[in-house]
Amino acid sequence: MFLERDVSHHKNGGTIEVIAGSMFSGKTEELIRRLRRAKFARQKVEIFKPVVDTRYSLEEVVSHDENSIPSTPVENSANILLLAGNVDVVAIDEAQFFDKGLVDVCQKLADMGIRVIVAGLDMDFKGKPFGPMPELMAIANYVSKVHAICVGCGSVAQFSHRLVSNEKQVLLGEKSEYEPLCRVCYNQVKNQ
Ligand SMILES: Nc1ncnc2c1ncn2[C@@H]1O[C@H](COP(=O)(O)OP(=O)(O)O)[C@@H](O)[C@H]1O
Ligand SMILES: Cc1cn([C@H]2C[C@H](O)[C@@H](COP(=O)(O)O)O2)c(=O)[nH]c1=O
Ligand SMILES: [Zn+2]
Repeated sequence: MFLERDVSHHKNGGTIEVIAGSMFSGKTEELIRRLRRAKFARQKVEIFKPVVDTRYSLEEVVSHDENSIPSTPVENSANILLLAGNVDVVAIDEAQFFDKGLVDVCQKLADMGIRVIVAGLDMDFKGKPFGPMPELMAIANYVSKVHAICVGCGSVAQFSHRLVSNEKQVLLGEKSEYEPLCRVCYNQVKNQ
């Protein structure tokens, strides 16, 4: 389990943490867990998500188990810099839907001494890197890769298999549109 920064960090130093994985892997729950702990530590927290993510709620980050935390929906990454004034922690959910400018935004926030926590899908339904996630993982201080359980065989899943016929990279959805699969089960359904 991820534990907060240790004493070796510079007291004014910002950090970038990335939580990456497939759908249903617990990214949002882990993000909410870290934010609740930051609030216990009396840290000022701001949470952002892309406006395109209208799946459960317009103004909340919501997990598949319906845990939720208030958030600000933003059109693009530049708006995060404008809105993140005087905070200790900036959190960003569904980071895969943001533009590539999110990488610079996170660097700037960390340079300002802010703890930045980013959660998102590392791969799309084709198994290809998704949006700014690969670069964010490269520049992060800490990367946590989380996993779902494969609905095919019960082992650890890292792929989000799309169950409906649609080739667009962005297609909001839930259990009727996607299922988490391990590499073996994913390759099996792809080769059918
Ligand atoms: N196949 C699965 N593997 C793991 N968790 C699942 C699965 N299907 C449903 N869940 C539920 O999804 C929750 C994780 O939801 P969430 O944090 O929103 O994930 P993510 O943000 O990664 O999509 C789990 O705690 C579990 O209750
Ligand atoms: C794989 C994949 C997913 N999406 C969408 C589907 C959901 O609305 C979100 C992921 O949400 P989660 O919190 O990680 O469960 O992304 C997509 O648009 N394209 C894809 O390839
Ligand atoms: Zn499997």
